Amino acid sequence: MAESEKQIEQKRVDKVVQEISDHIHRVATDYTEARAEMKRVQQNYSANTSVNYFEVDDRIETSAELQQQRALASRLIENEQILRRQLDTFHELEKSPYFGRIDIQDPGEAESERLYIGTASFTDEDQNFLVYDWRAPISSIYYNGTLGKVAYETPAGIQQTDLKKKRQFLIQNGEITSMFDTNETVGDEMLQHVLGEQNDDTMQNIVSTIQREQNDIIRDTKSDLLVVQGVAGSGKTSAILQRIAFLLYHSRDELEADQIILFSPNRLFSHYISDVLPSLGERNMRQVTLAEFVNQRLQGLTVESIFDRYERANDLSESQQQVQQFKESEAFMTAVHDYSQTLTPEHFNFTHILFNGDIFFNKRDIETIYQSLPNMQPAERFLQTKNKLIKQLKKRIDIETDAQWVAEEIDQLSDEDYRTLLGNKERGRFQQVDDEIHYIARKIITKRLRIVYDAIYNNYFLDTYAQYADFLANVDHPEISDSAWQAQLTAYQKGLEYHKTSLDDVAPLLYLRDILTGSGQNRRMQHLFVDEMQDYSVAQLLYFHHAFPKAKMTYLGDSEQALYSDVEAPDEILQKLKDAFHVNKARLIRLTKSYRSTYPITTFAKSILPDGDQIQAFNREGELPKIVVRYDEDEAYTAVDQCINHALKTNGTVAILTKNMAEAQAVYQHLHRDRDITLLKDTDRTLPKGVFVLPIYLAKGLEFDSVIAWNVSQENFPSSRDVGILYTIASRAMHELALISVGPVTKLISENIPNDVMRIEHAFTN
Ligand SMILES: Nc1ncnc2c1ncn2[C@@H]1O[C@H](COP(=O)(O)OP(=O)(O)OP(=O)(O)O)[C@@H](O)[C@H]1O
Repeated sequence: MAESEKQIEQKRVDKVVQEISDHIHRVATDYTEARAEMKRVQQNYSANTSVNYFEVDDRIETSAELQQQRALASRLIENEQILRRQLDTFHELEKSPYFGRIDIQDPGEAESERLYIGTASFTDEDQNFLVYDWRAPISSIYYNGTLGKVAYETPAGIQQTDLKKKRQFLIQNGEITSMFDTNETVGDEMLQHVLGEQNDDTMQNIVSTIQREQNDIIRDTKSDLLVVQGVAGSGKTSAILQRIAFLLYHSRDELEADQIILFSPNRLFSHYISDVLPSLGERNMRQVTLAEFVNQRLQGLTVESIFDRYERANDLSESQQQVQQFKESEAFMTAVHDYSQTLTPEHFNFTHILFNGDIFFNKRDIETIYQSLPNMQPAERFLQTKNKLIKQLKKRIDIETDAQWVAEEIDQLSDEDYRTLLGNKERGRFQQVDDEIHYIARKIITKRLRIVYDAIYNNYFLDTYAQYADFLANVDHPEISDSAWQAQLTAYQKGLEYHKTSLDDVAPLLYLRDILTGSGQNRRMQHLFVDEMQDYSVAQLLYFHHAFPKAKMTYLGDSEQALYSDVEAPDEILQKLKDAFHVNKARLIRLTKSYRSTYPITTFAKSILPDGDQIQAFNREGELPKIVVRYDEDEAYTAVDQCINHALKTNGTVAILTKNMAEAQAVYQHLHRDRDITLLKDTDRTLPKGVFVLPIYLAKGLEFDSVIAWNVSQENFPSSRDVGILYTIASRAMHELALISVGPVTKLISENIPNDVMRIEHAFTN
């Protein structure tokens, strides 16, 4: 491109940067003032809260004033936060104000218009757009359109225009480092540049190079269920994070970041993606792992983690696997639903409510209450039972006010405690002294019986675990023998004795509890995202849908990376979910191009898969993956050590990936004395720099500059069920991949991968 063109563009960049700097200056002044004002209000507030209240009138006045100050403080805090976020955004813009330019000519216009696109909008003093936000309707042309006639969606309907030019920029610290004109959606040159860079601790936003299919995912606002099936490294996670940023922009008035929830595969991942939204000027959505979600809902019970389950998968007998599959199916959740609808009162597992070890409400009486109510939905009937119990509790509180122990307790109250119990009521203003005493007595008893109230409120008078056991004992279990079914029931009950439960019982158990008690649903959540969906059972996904009934769903996954189950075809998955959720607008988007790895690594990884041909490798150069075969374990560790040395010459992060935790520990034990290496566990939240070792299930969704796969021998990867694991390991590597085998290499490699896509350091002997 002519140098003068670049100079012209650089001049514009300089001008815009200058305007942004001036603006930052102004906002910074506002920010300093906002902070000062907030400090003033806060000081005032704390001075007032330390006032000694001796006179009741003072107290009332002060509390009104305090409330006003509190409201003012929270407004000021919000204002300060907005200014803080604006400052952060403008500082980013100052370094790199935009990444794209489109020249468009609207119908009937004599001249074309030039628009620049960046991570946020920026206008000059006269409200002219110097930079358009990448999420603005007009910006979609940049991602979707090739030159010529194009259409784009606006709130007012579809608009037509003529796209005359599309230009991409790489601007760093206010300097254009490269610039290309392109007719493609977003040209490869820019992608080459960003993908060739070294891995950061956290994921980067991809707004400057979003691809057309990714853009479809990001800008979809119509689907109730959007399923994205994308090959490893195709940008699924990236796309959903930009999608969240897009939705927050698109529905700014109705949607808050905390109304979006994302299920992520592990804690390392949660941290890994945590910078993307803030880098786009948005707050993070809620993030949760399956373990965190279920543990929060089943407090007091230790739920087997998905990782524990993976670790013991090989120990399961065929009939245990059948049981597991049945419990994870839609049919099983339907059976739970049917059971809950036909359950008669005498089959409810009500339980006593105890107080100080004695029965306070007898389960027979609770059953009688339930029995006495007209037939209606279980949740409604349960709620009415609850209300009746609370009424009875109140009556009991009234009766108890005359008890001797209460009178004694009142006598022993200090003046201060007495006043605290009176609260807002004014001493001496009761009609009679007895009324005041009665009031205090009620307060004391209510406090004492709080535990009973909580038990009612939290539905503790239904033993949901026993109820679920009753369901298990009665449900039809076609294709599973009675003895196998009985064995699982015994195992469930035994687990309960130790306060433990297996993962496959969790979704049906919670579902049953929620239907019977009318609890567990969050209607505020507007969007539900599940990454690595292939690692969740249909039963779990159904439970999420039940738990967040108003949320639109976006599920992403790669059926080939199934670690915990068999591979399923994307269309089948969509159909299955569509049927299960009863949604109208369901859409499947496939991503087949892989961006993460070099061309040789993707070519190697896709050859592992039976239908890997559909994967397109991004054309980025790199070394061929290396297979190192050693027949002795010690020699294999030495080989790992050599591979690490080689990798560290050019790479910042080197991950040794193993099949399970035991192998990760063994590798760590052998290497940690002589080199700086970290063993990662499921409790870890951040990735260190340098060399680390971890089982593959903790590396889900992550990527590393260099990957060393530990022990890809036939013994360790014997069957076609291991394909998903091997593929997931290989596809974590961005720039370099080595695979170590102790003994003959798995046939998944030796029989499927052509010799010219890898380097072998030892001849195969199998
Ligand atoms: N359009 C893009 N522009 C720049 N980088 C991209 C783009 N799409 C994907 N990438 C990069 O490719 C890598 C893989 O992306 P991401 O992790 O989102 O893929 P994924 O499909 O979720 O992968 P996996 O299923 O293997 O975990 C990341 O480094 C991401 O930044």
